[in-house]
Amino acid sequence: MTMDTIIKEQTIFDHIGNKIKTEDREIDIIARLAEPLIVVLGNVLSDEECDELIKLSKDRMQRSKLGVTREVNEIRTSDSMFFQENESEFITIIEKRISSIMNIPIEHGDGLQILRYTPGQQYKSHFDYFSSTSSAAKNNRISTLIMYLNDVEQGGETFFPKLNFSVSPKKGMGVYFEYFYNDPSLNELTLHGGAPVIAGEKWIATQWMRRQKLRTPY
Ligand SMILES: O=C(O)CCC(=O)C(=O)O
Ligand SMILES: [Fe+2]
Repeated sequence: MTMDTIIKEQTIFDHIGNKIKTEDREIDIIARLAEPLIVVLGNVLSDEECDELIKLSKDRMQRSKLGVTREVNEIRTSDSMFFQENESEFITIIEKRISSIMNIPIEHGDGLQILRYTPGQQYKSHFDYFSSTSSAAKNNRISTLIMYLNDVEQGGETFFPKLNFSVSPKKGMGVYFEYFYNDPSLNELTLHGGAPVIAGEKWIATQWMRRQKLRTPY
């Protein structure tokens, strides 16, 4: 091996080619950035599934609270709610699909979160993993899948400021990224946020995965 040999770090996401075949759906791999791995996905959810997720969460939305202290904070101005794990057959179907895409058992997941942004609302740049000083870092997050539940008239991109990269929301599509690298500088490149919505509403579902299980299997 020469000094300038570049060895890519192992990734959690192991899908090759342009499709992910899950038990009940074929997901399209539309674009990927290699390191840190960011994958843009199409056909993650059907229009009907997007509508159903919005409908089920609509009456349960609360002003978003952040992190372990659950404080209302200006960093994230959206409204949000969590589904209980295995809350319904419908949620279980979605969770199984997410687990296949993310290549992690669903027991490692925080409950599926729904976020709603109205014009002016945003989620400023942040990391999805907890800082090493936080007690939650003992079983830290390692990967994220964001799914877009509607088309946003204007604004609301998911942006990665250190990579000069952004993804525009499109109903049924998603963006996956992971931050389980040995090299901390790679994890730090996954800094990201939700740009302010300019017109219309933005609805997303986010799944975060942890290094270890958080719950017992169904
Ligand atoms: O709204 C977005 O596009 C980003 C959401 C996000 O960063 C998260 O849910 O962790
Ligand atoms: Fe995030």
